[in-house]
Amino acid sequence: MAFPKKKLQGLVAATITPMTENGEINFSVIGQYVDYLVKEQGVKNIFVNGTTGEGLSLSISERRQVAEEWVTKGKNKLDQVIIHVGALSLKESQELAQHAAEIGADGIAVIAPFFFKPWTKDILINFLKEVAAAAPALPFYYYHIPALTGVKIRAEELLDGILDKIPTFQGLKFSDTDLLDFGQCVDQNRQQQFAFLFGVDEQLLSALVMGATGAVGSTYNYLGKKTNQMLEAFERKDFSLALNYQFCIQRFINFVVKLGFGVSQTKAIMTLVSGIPMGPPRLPLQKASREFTDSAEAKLKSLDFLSFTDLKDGNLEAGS
Ligand SMILES: CC(=O)N[C@H](C=O)[C@@H](O)[C@H](O)[C@H](O)CO
Ligand SMILES: CC(=O)C(=O)O
Repeated sequence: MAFPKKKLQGLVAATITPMTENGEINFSVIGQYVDYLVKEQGVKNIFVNGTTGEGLSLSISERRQVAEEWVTKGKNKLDQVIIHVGALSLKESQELAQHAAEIGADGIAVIAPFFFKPWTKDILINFLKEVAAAAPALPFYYYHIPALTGVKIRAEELLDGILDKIPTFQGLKFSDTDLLDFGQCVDQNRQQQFAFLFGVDEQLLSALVMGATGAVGSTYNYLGKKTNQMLEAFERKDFSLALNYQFCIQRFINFVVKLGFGVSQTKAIMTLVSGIPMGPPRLPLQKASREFTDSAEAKLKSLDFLSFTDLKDGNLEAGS
């Protein structure tokens, strides 16, 4: 087993799970969705069955089918397909990890169990290790999202010595705003080839400065192209242009956050921007309101996010 396999880099879209109006998974649009991400957004990596994909609201059988469909439709089109296999039941998590390996996924990610919670780093590591061991040939990513799991063990602490316990550990998906913790993850692991994937889209530029090697997020489904321009500007060391892009993205996210922004709203926005029906979310989430969608649409238009093809750099300077 050669690690690292191929390093996960750049933008990773946290995929939505498309559903029909009856609440069943709408597998029929996944092929189209892959093409949209690659061709319209320039995004070639995906993170399946995570927060945005309502992974924890799907049955195990649905999670297997969704994972399989993305891997199948992404073949020869996507660079990497990472499957989130976290679950409250270690057994289920292991089953999903093994399944991800069988279908040829490129990696697995796991959140901390959040009902019975691990209270120490060692307990969390032991849980993650058991899952990782079920897919010994797959790169393993820890998905740190303390606001949703309630598990606040610092990522920096978790990473300390992690390869001794989890030899397949390949990176961190960091969905938190604590840039001290994130920066120390990078700083203390410079000798490793880990991927440091940031998960707060509106703050990505700050994380790039701290050493993020990529980003996983919901907005890359429809703001991937814009965010890629920010990454390119950063790469060229044109920081003022990169900041313009980040501010432009922030104007949109700030606007929707004030209206109430979550997975339901992401589904509505993606339907609007891509034209691919994402359907309603599953309970306990509630469908986004018509008022939300109308306001989001007006904002997207005013920021010129709805017509990527004739996007002009000059628009970035325009206020909101
Ligand atoms: C909690 C959550 O869903 N976070 C997403 C991924 O980590 C982000 O992509 C956010 O949706 C985004 O940063 C907007 O706040
Ligand atoms: C945003 C993200 O990474 C997720 O949906 O899991």
